[in-house]
Amino acid sequence: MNNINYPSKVKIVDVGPRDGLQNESANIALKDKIALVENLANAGVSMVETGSFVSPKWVPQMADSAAVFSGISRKPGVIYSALTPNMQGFEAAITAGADEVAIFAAASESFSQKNINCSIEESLTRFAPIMAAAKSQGIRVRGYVSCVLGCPYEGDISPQSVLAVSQKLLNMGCYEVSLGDTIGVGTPAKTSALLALLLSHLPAEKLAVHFHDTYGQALANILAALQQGIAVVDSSVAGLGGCPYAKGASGNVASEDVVYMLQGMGIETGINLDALVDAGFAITQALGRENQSKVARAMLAKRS
Ligand SMILES: CC(C)(COP(=O)([O-])OP(=O)([O-])OC[C@H]1O[C@@H](n2cnc3c(N)ncnc32)[C@H](O)[C@@H]1OP(=O)([O-])[O-])[C@@H](O)C(=O)NCCC(=O)NCCSC(=O)C[C@@](C)(O)CC(=O)[O-]
Repeated sequence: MNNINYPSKVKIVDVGPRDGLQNESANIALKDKIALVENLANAGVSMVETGSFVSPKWVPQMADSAAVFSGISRKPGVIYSALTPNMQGFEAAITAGADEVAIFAAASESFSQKNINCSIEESLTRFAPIMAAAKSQGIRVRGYVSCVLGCPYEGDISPQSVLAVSQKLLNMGCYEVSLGDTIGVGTPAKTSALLALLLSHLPAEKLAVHFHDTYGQALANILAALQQGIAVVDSSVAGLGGCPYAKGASGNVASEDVVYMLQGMGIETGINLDALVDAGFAITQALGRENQSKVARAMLAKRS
């Protein structure tokens, strides 16, 4: 692949059970949520974002996250993580058995208000006790920054604001910051420009990318990120999802599509693509949804 140094291994964080399912309005049976998490782990996904401990009034679909955590059979070595917006969420997540938590901030003031009902600065203040409690309990904390390439309310977002929030999250003790293109408006050129700025201040090992595929740019953006040494990619099996506070945002990039691309580039993920396709098939059947992964659709068509 010319002279570009791609990472030899990429870690996939499957956020389907959380980011994927949080936007579904219909009731999803607990057993289907549990099966999704277990199927992903059995397919070789080493980190599964299993649920979130947020206000059930804000995101009703995640209200049974504790039951999901207690219902799953755990696979050794797999990290089952949870999203937590405040101490109440952190305590509930740890009680439920989350291995890791994620705090989530935004690079857009308007999105922060709509998503978590406070300013960016207030959200960081709210996260401080989580960081302290996590440290004392030996729990790793991941950070998210939403709207890194555009905001549904403000449009363009300055890369400097993304840098500022990312630096603050890392300085607070997050081991990694996942950069969310919440509404999927980014292009490879914008992705490369953002990463060039971030990487002039932060090591690639501290960054992950999290693309939604609303405009069909996600795989191209991931390639651009790999070219800059990013080796952690968030994705959602079957391309499930959307964000309740980002109207029109489609799902995350499909995990199957990412794994297929990485396999084709000789990059290791530890994931069995056939088993991943099975996991996506099972949840889309349960939801009565079309599978958003082109790779899954092609492989399923070939099988039949
Ligand atoms: C942050 C709050 C709670 C503030 O919401 P608030 O209304 O300002 O909070 P509050 O402290 O005033 O509490 C209001 C009520 O919520 C309860 N409450 C308070 N906290 C919790 C909790 N942790 N768990 C359960 N219940 C909770 C609390 O007990 C109270 O209950 P009441 O007295 O009215 O019965 C709310 O705005 C919220 O839950 N927001 C979450 C929104 C969310 O989950 N969004 C989707 C995830 S972000 C995302 O998808 C983007 C990402 C990460 O994927 C990356 C990307 O793509 O960009």
